[in-house]
Amino acid sequence: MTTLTIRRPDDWHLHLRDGAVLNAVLPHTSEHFGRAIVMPNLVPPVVTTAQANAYRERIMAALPAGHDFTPLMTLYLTEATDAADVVAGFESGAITAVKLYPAGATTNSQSGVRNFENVLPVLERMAEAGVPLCVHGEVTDPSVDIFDREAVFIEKVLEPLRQRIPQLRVIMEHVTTKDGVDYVSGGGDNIGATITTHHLIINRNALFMGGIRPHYYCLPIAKREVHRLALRKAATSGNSRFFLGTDSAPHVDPLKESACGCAGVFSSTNTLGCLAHVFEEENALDKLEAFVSLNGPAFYRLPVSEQMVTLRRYDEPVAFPAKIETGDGQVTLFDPMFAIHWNLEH
Ligand SMILES: NC(=O)N[C@@H](CC(=O)O)C(=O)O
Ligand SMILES: [Zn+2]
Ligand SMILES: [Zn+2]
Repeated sequence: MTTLTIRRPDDWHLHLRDGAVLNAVLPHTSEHFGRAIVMPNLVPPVVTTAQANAYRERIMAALPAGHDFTPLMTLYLTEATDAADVVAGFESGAITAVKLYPAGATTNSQSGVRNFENVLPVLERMAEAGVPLCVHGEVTDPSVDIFDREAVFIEKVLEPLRQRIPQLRVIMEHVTTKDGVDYVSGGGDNIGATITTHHLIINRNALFMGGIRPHYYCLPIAKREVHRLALRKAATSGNSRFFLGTDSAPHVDPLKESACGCAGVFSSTNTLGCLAHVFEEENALDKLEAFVSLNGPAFYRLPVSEQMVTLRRYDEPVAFPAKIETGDGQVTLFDPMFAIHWNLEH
């Protein structure tokens, strides 16, 4: 197969940042994707509908002329979140979901949830109103090994929470383990999961190939090969519970290449080419549309895109830049360590 025509993809987990970085990275998403769930972990975080509206306006102001893109806004759940604001924001269409970060789990999560009991009333209201909850599923207890934090979160936090509020619609963001895949597969209609491009491609060895490789450091951290294979199977299965969330998370190079480097992989530019490569390798190109364009809208109860796009397999590798320029410095693009032959046809 040399071309693949599919409905226009969406990205169900994206960090666009703000200011100069927003301006630089947004076109890399809006060129390829019709919509994206925009993460609220700015500094300070996006915690109210009014702040989400203001952020949406900054995103729309940064959108290149001629790009057709709809940011789907999210609120950052804190122990002080006002349920009435969440429900009104959701019902007016201003926000699409709420994001739960355990405090300290990842980039800019200091304002996240420390005591889950304190957010139960908001989560109950969200369940009644059908507001989806996006979850960064890692425990933060430093005594839990970093490679086990997702599995422990499922057992200690997520499953008990879902037992208390079974109607709550939950997306396990950037699932990285076989444990997560199995949990979501067997978890009923109210749970889905996003899978990133990079977790389909790298395992934890990538972090340490001949030396420490900060551009492969993200959270949740890449796991063993057995987990990568489980993610590949889930993504290419067509199972509607699993959909693309790139978790493209730009940090300028000095913040990555540091004694204490930030977590995050920037992949918006070459994500679709990488995914076509992965799905071709798995003999599953016929399932790519489900993963990138159909399953996400189905879970979010949104219409699928009416636009079609064509991916083409080129004989020569596609030349992607190693880095992109932003007004705040350079951001390194995810290197999948294979030649990418697929790209969106323009
Ligand atoms: N994924 C990451 O490694 N980083 C994300 C935060 C997140 O999604 O956890 C970021 O905002 O940089
Ligand atoms: Zn996260
Ligand atoms: Zn993220």
